[in-house]
Amino acid sequence: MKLVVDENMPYVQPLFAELGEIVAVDGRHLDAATVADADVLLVRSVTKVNETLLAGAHKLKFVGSATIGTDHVDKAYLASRNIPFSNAPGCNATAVGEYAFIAMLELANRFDTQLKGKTVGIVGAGNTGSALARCLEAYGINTLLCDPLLAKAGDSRRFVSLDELVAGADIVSLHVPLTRDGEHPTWYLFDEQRLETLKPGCWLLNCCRGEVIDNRALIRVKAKRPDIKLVLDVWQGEPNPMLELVPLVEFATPHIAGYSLEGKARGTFMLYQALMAILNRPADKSLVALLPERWNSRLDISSSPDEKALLSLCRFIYDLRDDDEKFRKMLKNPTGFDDMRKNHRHRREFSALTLSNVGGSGVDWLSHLGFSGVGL
Ligand SMILES: NC(=O)C1=CN([C@@H]2O[C@H](COP(=O)(O)OP(=O)(O)OC[C@H]3O[C@@H](n4cnc5c(N)ncnc54)[C@H](O)[C@@H]3O)[C@@H](O)[C@H]2O)C=CC1
Ligand SMILES: O=C(O)C(=O)[C@H](O)COP(=O)(O)O
Repeated sequence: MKLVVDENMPYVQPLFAELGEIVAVDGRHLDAATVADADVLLVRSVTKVNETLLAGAHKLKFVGSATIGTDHVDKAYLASRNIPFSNAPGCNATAVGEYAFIAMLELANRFDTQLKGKTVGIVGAGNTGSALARCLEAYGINTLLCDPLLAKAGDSRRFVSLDELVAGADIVSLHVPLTRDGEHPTWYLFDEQRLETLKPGCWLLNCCRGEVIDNRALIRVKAKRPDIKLVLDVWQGEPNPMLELVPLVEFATPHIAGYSLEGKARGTFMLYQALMAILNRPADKSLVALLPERWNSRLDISSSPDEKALLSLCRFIYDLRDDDEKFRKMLKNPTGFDDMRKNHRHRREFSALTLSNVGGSGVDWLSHLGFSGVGL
């Protein structure tokens, strides 16, 4: 069996080697010839999976994407060929939620204000939006959720319309799939008109797909509205973001919000489970056995941290400033965006750090935030 696999997928050898020959490829530039005799194709978000790529791949038994998003996959085409497809819903949701939470703490620190007391609007309340909401609620932040599809499906949480969210939120964080069709398409959901209605001093974060914001309009609006502060992990036209947009952004990263070690590992592992089910073979390997141990040193805290101390704790896990600095330098190189993603040193999730409360009580919220705890 020949498995064509994106070279940026960790743990492929231990999970798939028993099935046959693994051919690791640069997913951005994968061509039809390389997949022509493949039995299995495992991709990430940078590979367009469509008829152009697969028309000659007659042996294909399975396509998997180790991602949450599926906008790069022509699922109707795969269905028309009866090729089973799986993605990895939720695999890196914790990573995205923690990234957005940390970014908000960083913004508060940079502008000498407090995250505490602000209202955060979350557009899209699925896996990543809910992961962010959990962090925010653990820290006592008021959230507004907009998700017309979940509202219609009977989700019991309280939802508001997008207009209400934008009118009421000091911070807006985007967590929707990229869609062009249906009742609630998200392509340019934040167009010029919508961007202009953001509250004075609003912070806008995009960790989902670049094209959910009209980036050209964002440049125009930002010129008129310097009060708006931006965090962008995703960009229209990746891997070539509009270079004039980058200096307007407070924290800029190359689509790595979901790049925790755990998140990437879960993505590969979910495809392993899906493929084994299709091949009718036991999926007897363990994800926990693949991952490195949690950090074995624990951090003692004597009292509930204030916001500055919380930011320090978060920076211990992930210092967003480092990636932002690297990104701005890397962009000078034409392949910088993808190079930085390829060589990214995956961060751990909050749960990798064990906190111990040596002083008193009142720190339970840190375990709700995601940290592992001893006596919290
Ligand atoms: N920056 C990164 O590294 C990552 C980006 N993503 C992106 O984030 C997207 C969301 O991920 P998840 O939360 O896990 O997906 P999900 O499918 O669990 O949740 C998305 C939610 O958005 C809602 N939605 C759809 N259209 C909407 C609209 N017009 N307005 C409001 N809500 C709408 C859906 O009902 C759904 O509940 C993915 O599709 C992917 O494109 C995901 C993981 C990592
Ligand atoms: O899961 C998703 O959806 C994502 O956006 C991924 O985290 C993006 O990572 P790559 O698949 O491009 O490595």
